[in-house]
Amino acid sequence: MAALQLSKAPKLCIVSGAAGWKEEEQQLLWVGGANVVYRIHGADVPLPAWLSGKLLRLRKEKPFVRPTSEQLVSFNTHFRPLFDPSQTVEQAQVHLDQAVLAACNDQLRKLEHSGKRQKRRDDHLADAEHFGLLITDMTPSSGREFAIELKPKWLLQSPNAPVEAVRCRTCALRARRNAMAHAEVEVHAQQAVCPLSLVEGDETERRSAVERIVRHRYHKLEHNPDVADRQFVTDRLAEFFRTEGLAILKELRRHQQSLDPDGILSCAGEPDERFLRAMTLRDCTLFIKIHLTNNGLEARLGDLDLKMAEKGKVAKWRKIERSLLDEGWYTAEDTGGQAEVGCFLRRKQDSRRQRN
Ligand SMILES: O=P(O)(O)O[C@@H]1[C@@H](OP(=O)(O)O)[C@H](OP(=O)(O)O)[C@H](O)[C@H](OP(=O)(O)O)[C@H]1OP(=O)(O)O
Ligand SMILES: Nc1ncnc2c1ncn2[C@@H]1O[C@H](COP(=O)(O)OP(=O)(O)OP(=O)(O)O)[C@@H](O)[C@H]1O
Repeated sequence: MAALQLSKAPKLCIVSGAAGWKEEEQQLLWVGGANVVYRIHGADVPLPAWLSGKLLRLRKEKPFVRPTSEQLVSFNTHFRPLFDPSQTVEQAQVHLDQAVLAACNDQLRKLEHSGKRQKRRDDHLADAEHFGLLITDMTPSSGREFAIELKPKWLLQSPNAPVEAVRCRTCALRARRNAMAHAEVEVHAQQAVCPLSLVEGDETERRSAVERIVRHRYHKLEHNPDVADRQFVTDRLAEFFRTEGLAILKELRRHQQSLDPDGILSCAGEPDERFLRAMTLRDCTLFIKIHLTNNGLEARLGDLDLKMAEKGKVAKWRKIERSLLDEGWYTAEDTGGQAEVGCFLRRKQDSRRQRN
């Protein structure tokens, strides 16, 4: 992930109810569609314990972004109880001085005027917001840490897919998008890891998925990474997906299944909150931080912001599922029923056929 380096960050003043607070320097890390994420740096003094290892996430002024305290309640109600606390990006609310928001908005504006931020020109933080979220910092804290973000996506087949499917939901949608995007096919294929490989595959299957993830991650790095480090990362990640990582994915899969056992096409009206939770869990991020010298690894699920049914989302989900079915993407009609070997479903069927 690219960190925007700002030579002059505005001073940030966070007022914590209990501890009281003083001025700190902050650095813009990411401007997303819904939030802006900041790194917090101590100006002259080291950061206090409650701020160290944390990022600050501030919400934008958008009709589809909920107030911060609602976001926190939603996380605590819908997602925090599903996993061990060590497995999710923690969220804690901090009170913000209005001067903080003003300074941050000022910084965003300056960034736009400098031409460094072309996208989302009119976006700004919500002025009426009094809170921000402190979240576990999953970015590498030193040159000896290596970070990977991956989206596990659909860890089991869509409940609406036909029994004769040779592509899983994620691979079917990817195949459709690749076919639509023609020129981008190779890029998509490079990034493609079938989610089922990690959660259902044997050792060899998982290893090759891990190699693909690492290859893609290294491909995106600007510097030339050490070959030994790359080997280390691959081995450590493979071990992770054999142990704790596999446990996290299985838990995620279990919730995806129980929260939406029937699929969007079996639901006539508006889907309930359980379905929205399932869709959130099908789009969350697994942040992984690997220490290159002491074998340490920290992994947490993030982006657990409950999806909203507004903005035509439900219609979009229905439409996607319908087109995957009707246009034959699950059954690979585009390739005469022979899905590319990338999808674990296809490989599973091939080996079953060979055994019989
Ligand atoms: O439709 P999908 O499965 O590709 O997922 C979308 C994501 O695409 P990707 O993970 O890159 O394939 C997509 O990710 P990107 O923006 O492509 O990074 C969003 O997360 C989108 O959710 P929302 O509309 O922002 O709430 C995601 O949309 P939904 O989860 O709401 O369908
Ligand atoms: N806890 C974290 N540790 C490290 N990086 C993070 C963390 N949370 C978010 N990020 C980075 O910041 C980006 C944006 O964060 P977030 O998903 O909260 O914002 P968003 O506005 O919802 O993003 P989007 O543009 O996907 O809508 C993430 O994609 C990730 O790269």
